Amino acid sequence: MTLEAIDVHHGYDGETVLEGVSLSVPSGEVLAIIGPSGVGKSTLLRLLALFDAPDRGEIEFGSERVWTGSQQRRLEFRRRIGMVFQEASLFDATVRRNAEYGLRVRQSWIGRLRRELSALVGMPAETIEAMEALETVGLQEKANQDAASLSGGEAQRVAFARALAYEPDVLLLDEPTSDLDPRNTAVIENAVLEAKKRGIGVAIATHDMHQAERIADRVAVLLGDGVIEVGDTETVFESPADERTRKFIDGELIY
Ligand SMILES: Nc1ncnc2c1ncn2[C@@H]1O[C@H](COP(=O)(O)OP(=O)(O)OP(=O)(O)O)[C@@H](O)[C@H]1O
Repeated sequence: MTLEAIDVHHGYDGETVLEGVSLSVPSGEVLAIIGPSGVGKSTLLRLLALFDAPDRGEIEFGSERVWTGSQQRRLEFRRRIGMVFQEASLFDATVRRNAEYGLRVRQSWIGRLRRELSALVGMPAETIEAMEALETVGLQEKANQDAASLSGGEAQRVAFARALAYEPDVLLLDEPTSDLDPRNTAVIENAVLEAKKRGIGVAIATHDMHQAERIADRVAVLLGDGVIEVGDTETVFESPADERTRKFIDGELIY
């Protein structure tokens, strides 16, 4: 199921941020969104997450227009999209409760399997799923701790686990490793690749070019003024079509 922005324009208080941006997040693929600070990466993710309607252009999910359909349909779409913000927002409960938050009852075979398993081990299916997701980010031992007592980086990992536990069709990540040390950055990167393997489409905004090179199948470069280059990772990094992309990647572009 592909999530897509088509010729999207968006801005705030009369100031244009995105000008004619088109890109897609197909299933089982990692798309990195890079570009200088303030160019609109978070804005684009918020539009893809269906939090805001674009001023102009379309957001489509599975080739269906999202904003011309019913509100009910939009809610259904939104439930299939997981988003992790730059600032992890956890609520005042245990780590496990945070990871469980929002888990839906699924009718898929895997959901049934989990429910059967949960009956066997005497644990709710949600708990099993939340624990699995916490394990993926290396925090299963902190499951019963208060979320408020976590470090910034741990909170970021719990927010990621929460989005993953939910098994969305699409995962949108806004700089999910900005507060993490190299070891935990690798944990999240591996979790992203695991999500991709499960067929989830992932879009990740990042300031870390090496991260984009390590995990992305495709890269979208936003440079403002409607400039966007989208291509497979190697092409964008090795022989970009736009001279400004090359300058940005080489650190020559001064903003
Ligand atoms: N809710 C808002 N109201 C007004 N202006 C906003 C709002 N959100 C973002 N902006 C402005 O839009 C521009 C793009 O912001 P955005 O956060 O999308 O950029 P970004 O590329 O994600 O930046 P960074 O890399 O620093 O996180 C910025 O100039 C920002 O100040």
